Amino acid sequence: MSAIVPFTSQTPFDKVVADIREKGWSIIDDFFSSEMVDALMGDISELDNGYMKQAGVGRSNDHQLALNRRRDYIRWIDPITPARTAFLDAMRELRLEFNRRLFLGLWDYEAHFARYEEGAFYEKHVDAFKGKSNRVLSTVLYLNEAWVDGDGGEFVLFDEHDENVELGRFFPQKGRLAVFLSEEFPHEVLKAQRTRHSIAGWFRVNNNIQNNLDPDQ
Ligand SMILES: O=C(O)CCC(=O)C(=O)O
Ligand SMILES: [Fe+2]
Repeated sequence: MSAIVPFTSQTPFDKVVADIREKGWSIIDDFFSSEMVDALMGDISELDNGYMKQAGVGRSNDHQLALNRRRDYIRWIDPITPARTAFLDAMRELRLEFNRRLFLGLWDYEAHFARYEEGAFYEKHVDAFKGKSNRVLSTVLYLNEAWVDGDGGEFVLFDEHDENVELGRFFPQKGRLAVFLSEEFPHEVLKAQRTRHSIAGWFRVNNNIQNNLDPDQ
């Protein structure tokens, strides 16, 4: 089987880098090849909820199930299928591009599939607290065919200086990529009215304290 090619000749690296430099967030359609996005959708469709876990809030020892705050099922991504391998390779290339052009010093990338069943949501939050996390840049790749008004599940991004000001509301449309600074931008997922699939991920720096590598997840 030949490997899945993640990018196309049109992949707008310049745009995502310029957006992050100029405003700290970016929403781009068709960043990846549709071959890879379709294959990722195939992968997540085959995962049943019993094989995923209910997502929680907080990391490691203060990790809690918080069903009043979020209701998605997640599965961390390892390079165990052609699609997942292509995706992680692509995010490595994107990471190196950010490092080369914005000197972000990003060290690695972690990502999980997420499934929001009908009625699921994720209330307003930031992905990282200043000085408390090694997450620098958040990414979300959406995988849903033909999302329309009334399907709910919009991704809502808020102003970094005023969390009551909406910057935009976006359908979780197949092939759409959101990228934003993890500490700066509050965001939420409105209640989905149908099953909603995505891949959420984080580029991280290495906060290596006393030779202990930051635990992942
Ligand atoms: O799926 C989305 O639109 C955002 C998900 C999110 O905010 C997260 O997993 O931290
Ligand atoms: Fe988030």
